[in-house]
Amino acid sequence: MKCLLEVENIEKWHGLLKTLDGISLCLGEGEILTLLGPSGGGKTTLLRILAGLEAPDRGRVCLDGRDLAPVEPHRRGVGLVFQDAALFPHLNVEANVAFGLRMAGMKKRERQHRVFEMLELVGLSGLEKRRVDGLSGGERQRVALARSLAPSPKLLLLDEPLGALDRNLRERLARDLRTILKKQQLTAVFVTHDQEEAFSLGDRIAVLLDGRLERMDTPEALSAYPGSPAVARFLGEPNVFTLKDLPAAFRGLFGDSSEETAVLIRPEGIVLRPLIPVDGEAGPFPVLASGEKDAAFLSAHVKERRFFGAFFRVELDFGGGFVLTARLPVSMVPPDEGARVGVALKEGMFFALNDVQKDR
Ligand SMILES: Nc1ncnc2c1ncn2[C@@H]1O[C@H](COP(=O)(O)OP(=O)(O)OP(=O)(O)O)[C@@H](O)[C@H]1O
Repeated sequence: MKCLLEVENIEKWHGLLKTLDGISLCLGEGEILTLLGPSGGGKTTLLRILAGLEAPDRGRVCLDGRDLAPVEPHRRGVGLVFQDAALFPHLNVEANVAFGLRMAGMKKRERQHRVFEMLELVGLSGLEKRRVDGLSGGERQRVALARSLAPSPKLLLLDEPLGALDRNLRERLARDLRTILKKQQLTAVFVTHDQEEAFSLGDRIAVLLDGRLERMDTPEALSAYPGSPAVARFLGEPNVFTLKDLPAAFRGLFGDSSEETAVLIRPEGIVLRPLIPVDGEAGPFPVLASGEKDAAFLSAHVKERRFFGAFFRVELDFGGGFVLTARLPVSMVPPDEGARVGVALKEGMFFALNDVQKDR
């Protein structure tokens, strides 16, 4: 793939803190990358470096084959959208959107045409003369987006642009945003700490943890295989263990992996089965549905059971300090807390984690 945006081995220090550590990535034309990571992971710093608002201590950023280091921020062909729309409060919608075009010396008639086109694109036709301080949060972000898109940037950078909006509006704007970016075939980097947003918006997702690019892949690939234990935990996987911490019956499922191998068990891959007495003792029910591993059939206590509306979350205590978190569909009402149950794992829902080759 030809890189429109190429980031090569970026390092950034803030005092004694290494904020970015060897970041390299390549974005193809028209690709949307979401930068996902916890607070303090370095997302904003990387975006600011791409925009030219901060200089890296090492490494370089190229756009369309050109090293951006000597290029001033406003000449980079890069558009920016921030969390607070940062509109000019004394100007109306039209003048806000036209701002960059006027600076670039575009003629009035052409400018007006472009502003109308952009407002139509973001769904704000008819609001040209409105004062921006009378707009809702969502409308303000649409104006900010139109303003950034108007000068036809090669690259659009968005830093948590939906962060200040309520959940419903946020989801709708995220969907619209993807449609708009795709319509314009724009290359974009979108910073968020919201997983759903990152997965629904990005063609690829880059996970930034402690200044390192831990993983970069498509949403589907990242979800199917998080790669490292750190990424799996960040994505909210509750059952990440070292093989030696598992009960022997589970350990056998991972073949001859080393004791130190990190493993993941999907909460939705855990099945509860009734226990029936065998020879006067409580033993596992012997018949399993196809696709369930009998080698991993153990019994556990229901330690905690919580209903979340769309599913049950059940903590299963196997003794010896080993606890698994299961996620059960509402159709499978789990036993009460304190009850003893049989536990099986579905095929394909547990695997070893390794640091995968980072796909850049
Ligand atoms: N100008 C600065 N001076 C000192 N430290 C800084 C500066 N800018 C960033 N940092 C530090 O660098 C680290 C990464 O910050 P950054 O804002 O890039 O993270 P982030 O992933 O965007 O976080 P958030 O989601 O909270 O915005 C943090 O520890 C932050 O305190």
